[in-house]
Amino acid sequence: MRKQNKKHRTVRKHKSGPNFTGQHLLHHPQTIRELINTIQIQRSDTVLEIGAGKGGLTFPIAEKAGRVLAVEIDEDFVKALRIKADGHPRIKILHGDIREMRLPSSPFCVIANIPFSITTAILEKLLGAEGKAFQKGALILEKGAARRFTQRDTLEPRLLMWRTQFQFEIENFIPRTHFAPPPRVDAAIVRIMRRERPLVPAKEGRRFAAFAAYMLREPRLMAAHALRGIFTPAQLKVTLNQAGVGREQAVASISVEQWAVLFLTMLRHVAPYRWPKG
Ligand SMILES: C[S@@+](CC[C@H](N)C(=O)[O-])C[C@H]1O[C@@H](n2cnc3c(N)ncnc32)[C@H](O)[C@@H]1O
Repeated sequence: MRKQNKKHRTVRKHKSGPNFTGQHLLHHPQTIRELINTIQIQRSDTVLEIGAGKGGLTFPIAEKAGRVLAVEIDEDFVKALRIKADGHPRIKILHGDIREMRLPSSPFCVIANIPFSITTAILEKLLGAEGKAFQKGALILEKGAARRFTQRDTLEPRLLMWRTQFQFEIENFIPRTHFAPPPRVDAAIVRIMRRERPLVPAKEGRRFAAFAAYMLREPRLMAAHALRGIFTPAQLKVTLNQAGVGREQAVASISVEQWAVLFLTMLRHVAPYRWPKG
């Protein structure tokens, strides 16, 4: 009997807790406009909205975009959205979990106030192999996550790999009071743009991440020391020079552009058996 009660409580808490799906609806018109204007949307664009909620962003996005694919997991929200968007020529409501849905295969943008609890899963999906057709996005992230994604120096090989393909920038910060109910922390609008020319070919992403992980195993190490196991002394001198990296520069402070030059030089001049393996 006690066990049953406990189970019942757990389920109720999960189902009825206000934010198990991060339902912090944006109710501040100026912020909604700012979010949408963060990326230039044309009538020719398809916009994926992740977590449409009650449609607070969906309809304003549809005023600019050619097509809005509004994904929502909550059945009640979906029912209400389908009624509101009934007959709308540019809005398609998709019921489901974004993590289990297939992303569009032709070019698309993302504008979304995402559920913070699955930020990593969403970004992995958009920025990884699945998101080949993802071009640009304006996403609301938790302030801390936004800072982590945009600060120049990072110790995360995967984030460095993403940065070889995309540029991340904070557009603005949003006080928590602009959401209902307010989340625990403030948020930020992050602009994500696919680079016209990736710094590293996308197909080399894994190899690049393995290289970065190897180098970042001791982030305070001097670059010349960290690279010793890969390059010969002669190669090292030329490579550091080409990348504009100082011999004594800490690995943690290497810029993404410098990372790319170091990596591409390794591919070109170093025998594959010396490349760090993932
Ligand atoms: C932060 S709210 C944003 C709602 C609305 N776009 C707004 O700004 O007012 C996040 C929305 O994502 C939905 N959601 C949560 N997890 C989801 C998932 N895995 N797939 C799709 N939608 C999800 C929630 O139900 C919620 O409506």
